[in-house]
Amino acid sequence: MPKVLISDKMDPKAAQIFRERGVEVDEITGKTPEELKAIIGEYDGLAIRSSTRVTREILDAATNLKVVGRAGIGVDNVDIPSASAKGVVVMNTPFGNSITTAEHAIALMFALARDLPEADKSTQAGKWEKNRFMGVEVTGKTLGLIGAGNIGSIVADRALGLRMKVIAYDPFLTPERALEMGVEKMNLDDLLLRADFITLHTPLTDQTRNILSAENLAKTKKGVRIINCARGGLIDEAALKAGLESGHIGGAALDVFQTEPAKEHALFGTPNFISTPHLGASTTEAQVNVAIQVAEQMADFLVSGGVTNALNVPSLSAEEAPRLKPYMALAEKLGSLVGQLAHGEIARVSIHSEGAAAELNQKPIVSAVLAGFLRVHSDTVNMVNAPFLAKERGMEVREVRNEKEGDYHTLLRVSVKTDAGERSVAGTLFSNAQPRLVELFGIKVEADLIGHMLYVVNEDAPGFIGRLGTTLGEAGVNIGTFHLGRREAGGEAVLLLSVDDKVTPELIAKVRALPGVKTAMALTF
Ligand SMILES: NC(=O)C1=CN([C@@H]2O[C@H](COP(=O)(O)OP(=O)(O)OC[C@H]3O[C@@H](n4cnc5c(N)ncnc54)[C@H](O)[C@@H]3O)[C@@H](O)[C@H]2O)C=CC1
Ligand SMILES: O=C(O)C(=O)COP(=O)(O)O
Repeated sequence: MPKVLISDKMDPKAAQIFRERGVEVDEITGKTPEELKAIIGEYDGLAIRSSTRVTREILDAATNLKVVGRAGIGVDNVDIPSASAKGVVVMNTPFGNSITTAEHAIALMFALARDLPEADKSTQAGKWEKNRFMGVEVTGKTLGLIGAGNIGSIVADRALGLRMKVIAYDPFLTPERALEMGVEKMNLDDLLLRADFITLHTPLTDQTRNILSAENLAKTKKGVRIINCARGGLIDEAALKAGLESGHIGGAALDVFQTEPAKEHALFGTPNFISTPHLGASTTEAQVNVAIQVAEQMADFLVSGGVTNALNVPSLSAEEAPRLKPYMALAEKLGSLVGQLAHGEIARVSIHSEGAAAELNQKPIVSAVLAGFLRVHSDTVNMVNAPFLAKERGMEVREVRNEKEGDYHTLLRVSVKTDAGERSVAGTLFSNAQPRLVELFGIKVEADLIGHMLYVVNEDAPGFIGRLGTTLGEAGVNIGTFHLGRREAGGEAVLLLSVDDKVTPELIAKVRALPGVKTAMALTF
């Protein structure tokens, strides 16, 4: 009988469903990472919310683990590249708590507009300070949404009902969808300049981390009120405190913090600051939804192999599985690679299959490319919703087959057209099983796309590799594999290195400073 550990507080419906489906379940919450490490080896499944951090160390100790189920949306507490490397499926419940979280953002907006927590405190202290509290109306005010996905859209809908003007910054919001939502799409600088209230609804990714930096906070309208029900790392907390103290920022309400649980924090006690302890998803309705969904998905997977809402594997029928599976892994990796490297508005993604690949069902391959590609910008993408999301975002998806073999007996090529031009990557399968990159932006380079990687483009010159190796060594970074390609001798060269740990922004800055380096980026697979 498969065995699941529920390691964060979850509605009892989850355990009930596991038992009804023939899955043994233990509920042990509040463990330290060391304690979790000591017991995780017993379990086939781990059901979590945001408190449990599923790190590489935990995954290394999880020798029987097959699936991690997140009863909620954000998966930034799960090391997905390490889970993928270990063959552990990671799934979430993309919609079960979105209404509840949107409602919390609206609640915090009102709490800020009328200073409700302070007014409550003063009244219950017997002060009756009627003249101290002077609020603002939200009617007619401008709400700036950063991130207009599932939760952002619901917030927009509720805010429009409150007669607010809603403006949005989201690079993936199409003009058609903005029109449908009744919001005005704009760039971040314009939003910062115009919004009376700003609310954040993006996942935490390398692109969104610190999106409200000190510099961006300084661009906001004086008196702006800021709400964050998404993730702590999106705001520079020290700059937010300084802005509140100077009075430039009129108020801030945080449900999430850079480090959680936030039992002590520099922001506590700052004027016009309100906080809740990551309660965005905490309603009975949302918790019942996500508990039922996560238990059903995990039980399906553990008992019958069905895959739903997985973030790192494609959904698949039993007959097609054996032949298609390695192609889908290749397709996801190529999609993810171009997704991480491409910049600007994406007009078109083309998937070319050559040789043996062209004889297969292309649908799962195309979905796998799109899932890999879009996942860079959203935690909620999976094989099922990726084609729909691509369409919604106005991306043209082109599929080309050529059954004639080229240089390889089987090849997938993924090309992306942006406003900066069209670029492509290609890969093959070694021994019909192992995904392998063979070409990157016109340069022949053979590499495994696995775990944490460093991507460098440099001018091909003697001594460069030694200098790079020394820089990594000095930073204590261990190189796993090293792949090199170049256009021609002395021309542009590409380096792809797999490393044992996450590549930090500090290391990227050091690599970028090396002579001859044109680009350096961290990649994860
Ligand atoms: N406080 C809480 O308890 C909860 C927090 N959350 C957080 O809310 C986040 C959003 O959830 P959903 O709306 O369901 O996700 P979603 O994936 O539907 O929407 C995210 C949106 O952010 C956009 N985005 C991505 N990168 C961006 C960038 N650089 N700049 C601007 N926009 C960008 C995406 O295009 C997408 O439209 C989750 O990732 C999670 O971290 C979710 C549920 C509860
Ligand atoms: O679903 C999410 O992304 C959330 O942040 C909710 O977190 P929680 O399950 O309440 O710990």
